[in-house]
Amino acid sequence: MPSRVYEHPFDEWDPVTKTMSPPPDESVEEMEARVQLELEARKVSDAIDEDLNEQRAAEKRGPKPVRVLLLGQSESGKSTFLKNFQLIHNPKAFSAERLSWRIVILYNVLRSIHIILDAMTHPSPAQPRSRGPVKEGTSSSSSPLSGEISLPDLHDLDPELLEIRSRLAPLAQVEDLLARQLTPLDYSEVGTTQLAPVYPIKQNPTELVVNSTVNWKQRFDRLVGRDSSDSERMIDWNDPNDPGKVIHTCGKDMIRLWNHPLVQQMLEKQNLRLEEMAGFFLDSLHEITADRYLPTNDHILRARLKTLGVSEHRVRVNAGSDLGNDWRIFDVGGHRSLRSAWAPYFDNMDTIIFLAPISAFDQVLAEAPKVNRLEDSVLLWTSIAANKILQHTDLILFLNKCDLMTAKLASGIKLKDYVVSYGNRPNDFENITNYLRKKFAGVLKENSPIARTFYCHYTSVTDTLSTQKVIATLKDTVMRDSLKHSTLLI
Ligand SMILES: Nc1nc2c(ncn2[C@@H]2O[C@H](COP(=O)(O)OP(=O)(O)OP(=O)(O)O)[C@@H](O)[C@H]2O)c(=O)[nH]1
Ligand SMILES: [Mg+2]
Repeated sequence: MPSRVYEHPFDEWDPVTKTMSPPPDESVEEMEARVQLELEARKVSDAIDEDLNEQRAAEKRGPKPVRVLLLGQSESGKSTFLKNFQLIHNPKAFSAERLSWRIVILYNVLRSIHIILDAMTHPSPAQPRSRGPVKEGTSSSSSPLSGEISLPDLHDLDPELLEIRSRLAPLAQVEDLLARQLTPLDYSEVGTTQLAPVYPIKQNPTELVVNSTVNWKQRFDRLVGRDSSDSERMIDWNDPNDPGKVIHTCGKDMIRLWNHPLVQQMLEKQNLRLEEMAGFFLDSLHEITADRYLPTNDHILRARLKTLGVSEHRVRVNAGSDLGNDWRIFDVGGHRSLRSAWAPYFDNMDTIIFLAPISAFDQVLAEAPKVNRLEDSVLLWTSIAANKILQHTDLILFLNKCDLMTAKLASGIKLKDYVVSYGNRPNDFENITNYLRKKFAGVLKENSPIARTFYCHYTSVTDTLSTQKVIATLKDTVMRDSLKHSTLLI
């Protein structure tokens, strides 16, 4: 059957048609094969169109889905909140992803070990906290630091550490393999988490990212040779390519390294607070390096995988009635370079949940080492509040990472050293969170094009119990507002 190319002589001037045209010397067999392929492609395309039409028709018939957009800077807890939401509303699907998260957790561990070994090899001088925003774990190794190095060259001094270090060398291959296979090819993280290589490999341990345009979980499944829709019992523990094997073998040395007094001393002197880093698991090494390790729900919630792009997640929510059962949650990447991708999703959202990690008041952005993270959250909140397209969208603020905030204040870190306007008010959780709450409320009031209600929750989204309560309140708020909007639209 001749294609449309030959029916319309003018088409040959069209560059698209020209590129799509068959080669002039195409044989009859080639032509038949091509036409067959085109027919099959058309069938697939028609089936997709049909599905989409059906979906749209179903959406028109049924109650309107609730659309929620998660916003906030990188590491604010957006994806973690989504995970917790899925755990609460669809625990089966959450469990089906356990094997995929296992790989991420193993990578998170390798990254922390890498940072320790790197700090041993290239010690950096400490930065006193009182001189302004201190470095964040992920960005610290990339920021050039000045000053005298007063540390002893630990690996030269301590033969035990030297031995441990050489026994941990095989971890390099595993880390390299995971990083190369799991980081999208077109992704470069300039100036963020690049660390100097510590092992004899060329690969830098950049953060793992999840790209919304690829099904990362399937990529992990291919790595472990399994389909994660199988239950976790289906894992092949004898698979020689399973990265857990090497990690188990190196487990004792990893634990020795992390608990070594000289290492702790060195990290403290360099002000490398690994505990504050996203994806910190070194205190759980016993469990994670155990043979046949499978992550607990808590581990999955603490796993760190940076988001790229925007992804839509459908969750069935038991809202007590048909209305509002179907939630569409949109998760975005919060890194500065990814924020321009948010705007196209502003239309047609019922609610925005904005996460501000308040414990980050003494940290800087990984991508902009001069920008305080709390300040960045306030500026971001200001621009969201002032956005005209969003003027009818409800904003719900999560002052997140309250657990880390409590721990930080208990360790003696003072807000006034970073937020001068806090002055001499008491440095306790209640006073500080009240202050921050008022600050964000004031920004909303001053910047909203039209008056809005200020909804605010103190959250620790890694904690399932407290998040469950927040979600219950959230459902009421979102449902009420969604109803209000649909009434307004009628
Ligand atoms: N302790 C504690 N950790 C948290 C909390 N919220 C998030 N985290 C951890 O912080 C890290 C970053 O969280 P994510 O949810 O990946 O952050 P995100 O906002 O999605 O970041 P991007 O994808 O880069 O935009 C993860 O390791 C989480 O487990 C919290 O309330 N408390
Ligand atoms: Mg994310």
